[in-house]
Amino acid sequence: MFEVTVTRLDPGVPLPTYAHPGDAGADLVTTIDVDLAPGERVLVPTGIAVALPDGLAAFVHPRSGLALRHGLSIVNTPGTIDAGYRGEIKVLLVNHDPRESVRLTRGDRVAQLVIQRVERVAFTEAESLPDSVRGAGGYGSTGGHAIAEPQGERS
Ligand SMILES: O=c1ccn([C@H]2C[C@H](O)[C@@H](COP(=O)(O)OP(=O)(O)OP(=O)(O)O)O2)c(=O)[nH]1
Ligand SMILES: [Mg+2]
Repeated sequence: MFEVTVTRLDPGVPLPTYAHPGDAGADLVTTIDVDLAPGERVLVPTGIAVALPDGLAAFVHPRSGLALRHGLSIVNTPGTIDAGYRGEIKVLLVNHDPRESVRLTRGDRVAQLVIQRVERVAFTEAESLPDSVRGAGGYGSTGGHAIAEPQGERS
C-alpha cells in the first residue's frame, strides 16, 4: 500500500477516510456551509492537500447517495489531482435538481477521492495509424440504443 502525505489546511476536518475496507473512494468534506440553488455550481474547499508520488493521480468523484437524493454532482467529474499539485483539493459541486436547493453544512462528506496509477506516454507523430477492428467507428456505431418511449408509457 502506498503512503500519501496529507496536510490539513483546516485543522477541524478529518483526513480523507475510507468508510469500509475495500472501498475505492476516501470521503472528502466541505469546510464551508453552502446553499446551492437549482442549476448552481460552487467551488468548495476540503481543507486537505496531498503529495502524491509520481505515477499516481487522484480523482474527485461524486457520491452516489447525494446524487440520488439531491441531484448533487461535480461539474468536472472526475476532477483530476495531479501528482505535482500541492494546493488545497477543491470540489466543483453542481446542483442538478430542477426545483430544490441543496444545503450543505461544514463537515458534510461531499465527494470521494479515488487514487489510481496513471501512465504517461511519449506521443509520437505518424502519417497514419495501424489498422484495428473498430477503425474509426464510434458514437453509437455498434447500435443497441434504447429508444425513448412516449410520455406516460413507462412502466
Ligand atoms: O476537481 C478538482 C480538479 C483540479 N483540482 C486542482 C488539482 C489539479 O492538479 C489542478 C489543476 O486541475 P486541471 O488540470 O484539471 O485544471 P486546468 O484547468 O487544466 O488548470 P491548470 O492549467 O492549472 O492545469 O487543480 C482540484 O483541486 N479539484
Ligand atoms: Mg491542467
